[in-house]
Amino acid sequence: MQVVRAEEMYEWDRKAIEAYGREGHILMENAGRTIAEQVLRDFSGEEKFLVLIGGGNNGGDGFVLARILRDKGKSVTAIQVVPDEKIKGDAQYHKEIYEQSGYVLDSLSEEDWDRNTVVIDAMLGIGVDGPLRPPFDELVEKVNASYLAKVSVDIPSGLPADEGAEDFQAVQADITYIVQAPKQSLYLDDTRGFYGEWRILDIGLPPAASPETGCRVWSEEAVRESYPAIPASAHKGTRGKGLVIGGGHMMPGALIMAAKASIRAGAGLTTAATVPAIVPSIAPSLPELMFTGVTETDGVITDIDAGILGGKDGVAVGVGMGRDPRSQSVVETLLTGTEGRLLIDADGLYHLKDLLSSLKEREGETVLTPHIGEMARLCDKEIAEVKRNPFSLSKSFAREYGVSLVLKGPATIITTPGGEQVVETSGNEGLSKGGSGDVLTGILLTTMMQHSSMKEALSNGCFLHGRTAELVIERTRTVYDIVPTDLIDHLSLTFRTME
Ligand SMILES: NC(=O)C1=CN([C@@H]2O[C@H](COP(=O)(O)OP(=O)(O)OC[C@H]3O[C@@H](n4cnc5c(N)ncnc54)[C@H](OP(=O)(O)O)[C@@H]3O)[C@@H](O)[C@H]2O)[C@@H](O)CC1
Ligand SMILES: Nc1ncnc2c1ncn2[C@@H]1O[C@H](COP(=O)(O)OP(=O)(O)O)[C@@H](O)[C@H]1O
Ligand SMILES: [K+]
Repeated sequence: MQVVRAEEMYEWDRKAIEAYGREGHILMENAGRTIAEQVLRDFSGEEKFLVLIGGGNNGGDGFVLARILRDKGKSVTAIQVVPDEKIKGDAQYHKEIYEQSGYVLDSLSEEDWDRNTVVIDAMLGIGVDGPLRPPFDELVEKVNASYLAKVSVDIPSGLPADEGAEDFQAVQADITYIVQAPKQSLYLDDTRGFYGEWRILDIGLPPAASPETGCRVWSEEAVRESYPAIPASAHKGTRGKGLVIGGGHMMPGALIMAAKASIRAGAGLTTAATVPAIVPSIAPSLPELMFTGVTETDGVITDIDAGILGGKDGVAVGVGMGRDPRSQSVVETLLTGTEGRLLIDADGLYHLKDLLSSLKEREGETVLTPHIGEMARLCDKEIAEVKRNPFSLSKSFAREYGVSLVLKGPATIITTPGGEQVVETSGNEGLSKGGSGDVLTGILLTTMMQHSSMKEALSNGCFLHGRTAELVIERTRTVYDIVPTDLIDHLSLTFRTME
């Protein structure tokens, strides 16, 4: 499924009409009918419906919905919130059908905000532009202040479809019935909450007319199709020889988690490059792990011998490495001394900030896995700006430096060096604990060694991580007590679903 911006949604609509012979009013009928059927499934009791209808096509969907709910014998109050002259085109067409069906438009009164009422917000859709003007500003405020159940058609009124919105006032929906395809704002930290629960409803726009948005949502089906099976003839040398570099004397745990996650995710041979002092504390609990030395001073990794990179299929650097400036040379050696797949995370990203020109010159494939804060630092932006524009900032950064980017968060955005994007949404708030990122790094080290397509490697690795968090919560832990090592111990829960 593709993620769309408003302009792309309009293009899909336009093409469906102009090149595929669909009439606009039929598309609107389909949208309103599909949503009405879902409303009737979600609210199957004695509820009354208060439908608020705006002047654009979102309001047009509202006329269809109000008619169908009335046809089904439901108690409906339908309010056109704008003057008659604002209703045009397909919306006017459906307004006329509504009226010819013998149904009336009501005027809003205080009694309409009765307890047993569901507000259906069909005021503004993806055409919203700028701060809300009357009467929408007051109506949105009134809807939000009421205790009634609120459902929005396509998008909560007032919320922009695209990333980048700074100040907006929007309906806080309990459920949003998204028309055809998810909009960018469904995946942004500051806007996703307005959607409430959401469902994407196929209103029958021809798939062949869909624009190529270059951004898709990763699905379980995509994982099943692209996750490589282990051939019966496999041996340890064919399943990836990985190297994890990190874990100074103050943060050995990060290295342990990454290495263990890589092994459990299925790597053939995993080696850790770290300060020798911590090896005795790691080795007994992780006998599968091999070790190699580094150059160190006072428990700080100050360099690596490029010889340890020989024969490795993938290298991950940064976990628990620390920010001592003396460690920067490790990242520098990797950028210039490796040709294979290199993943840079955590403190590795901190050091990378001063090495961006070497990054640009690197020919091998590089993966960066920043969270929002690390991304802001890498591209010299405020955190708030990255939160508002994660799609476009990721795309320009990935293209400029020729890297794959995994911008982590509740919705993780994966960007290829060519600017293609994937949104991966598995996981839950239980992952907001130190160490979750280290586990992800270990998993990605393995997947990037086992997939030929880097995009699939990263998308599948993020899925493995997030889906395991979901399954652990279903089976044993809760979002309160789950810890990152639970993920490592339960990767099998997700692998089983992929068999
Ligand atoms: N494939 C598709 O695309 C399909 C789309 N469909 C549906 O159409 C919806 C998009 O419809 P749309 O383009 O008519 O936009 P929409 O948001 O209803 O109204 C915009 C109007 O509102 C106004 N207005 C704008 N900003 C404002 C503000 N700040 N404050 C106050 N008023 C403001 C402005 O009018 P003005 O007041 O300027 O005359 C503007 O013209 C989409 O979300 C989906 O539900 C389905 O039916 C079928 C398939
Ligand atoms: N609220 C959340 N919902 C879903 N996933 C989350 C949430 N919070 C964090 N995550 C995931 O957990 C991981 C956290 O990584 P990171 O911030 O680097 O953690 P750390 O460095 O502390 O180990 C990422 O994969 C991120 O997508
Ligand atoms: K709406």
